[in-house]
Amino acid sequence: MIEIKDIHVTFGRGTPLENRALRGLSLTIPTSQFVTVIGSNGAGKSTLLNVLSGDAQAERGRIVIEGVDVLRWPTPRRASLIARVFQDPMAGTCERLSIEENMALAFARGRSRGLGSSLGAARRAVFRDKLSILGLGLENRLGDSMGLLSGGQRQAVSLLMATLTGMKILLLDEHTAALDPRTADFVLELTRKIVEEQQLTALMVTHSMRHALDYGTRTVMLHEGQVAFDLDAEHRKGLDVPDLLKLFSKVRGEQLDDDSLLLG
Ligand SMILES: Nc1ncnc2c1ncn2[C@@H]1O[C@H](COP(=O)(O)OP(=O)(O)OP(=O)(O)O)[C@@H](O)[C@H]1O
Repeated sequence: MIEIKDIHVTFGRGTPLENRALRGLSLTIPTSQFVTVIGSNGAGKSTLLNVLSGDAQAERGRIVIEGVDVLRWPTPRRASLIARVFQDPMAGTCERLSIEENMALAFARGRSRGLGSSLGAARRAVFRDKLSILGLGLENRLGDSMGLLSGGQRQAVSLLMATLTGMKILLLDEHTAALDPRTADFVLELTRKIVEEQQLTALMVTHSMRHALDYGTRTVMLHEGQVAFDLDAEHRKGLDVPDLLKLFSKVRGEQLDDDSLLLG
């Protein structure tokens, strides 16, 4: 269970650019729930993920994971609990290292061992096994440098790497936004599979209303640093994109008739 209680994050406090990105946001996410997060630009979606991972500092509030308050834990300590995949396929991997070396680094994350001790025949077999799940033939390209892969291949490997060592929380920050629609669908289905199989607690930020409704079992909309609405499985059932757009418009106080408007 993740309990986010009355979290406040302000950037540039006391400066002309002061920005109250999160304004007393509270959200409780039961273990193994897959939540999609929507909201306009600047609503606070990435900041919510950042404050969970420790990349943004909260000045007030509590973040409790499985009963432990982790708010003052530094990012590396939280990395033993929380995995993350970013929008930019280049962000989660090192292009100059091989697929195997990248996976070895991910394997060592949150552990005290370095890269060297992570390589070896047994581990290589595990990596091959994991990569074969993707169906992209990457299990036969362990020595290829990451930079040779397409954005979609890279994002699929990033997802595998993020979930390699049993972290129980997965944060996805528009992780398919930079991919073409077909590749995005592939990575989203892979996401669904991994979340279900590993029973992860997942938060997926998306600008796509369709994806917000099609994935996970709950959709939360942020607006001006707070939860504007929160649709559980029961309330989400039967809702279509126009219904969600109506709810969205109501919160923003303006008419929206096209999913793409949300990107602007
Ligand atoms: N490191 C930072 N320094 C200063 N301001 C920031 C920083 N990170 C975010 N902000 C500001 O905080 C607000 C919330 O940003 P955030 O990135 O969380 O929004 P978002 O909902 O993810 O938006 P988008 O959909 O555009 O990515 C925005 O006004 C943004 O400009």
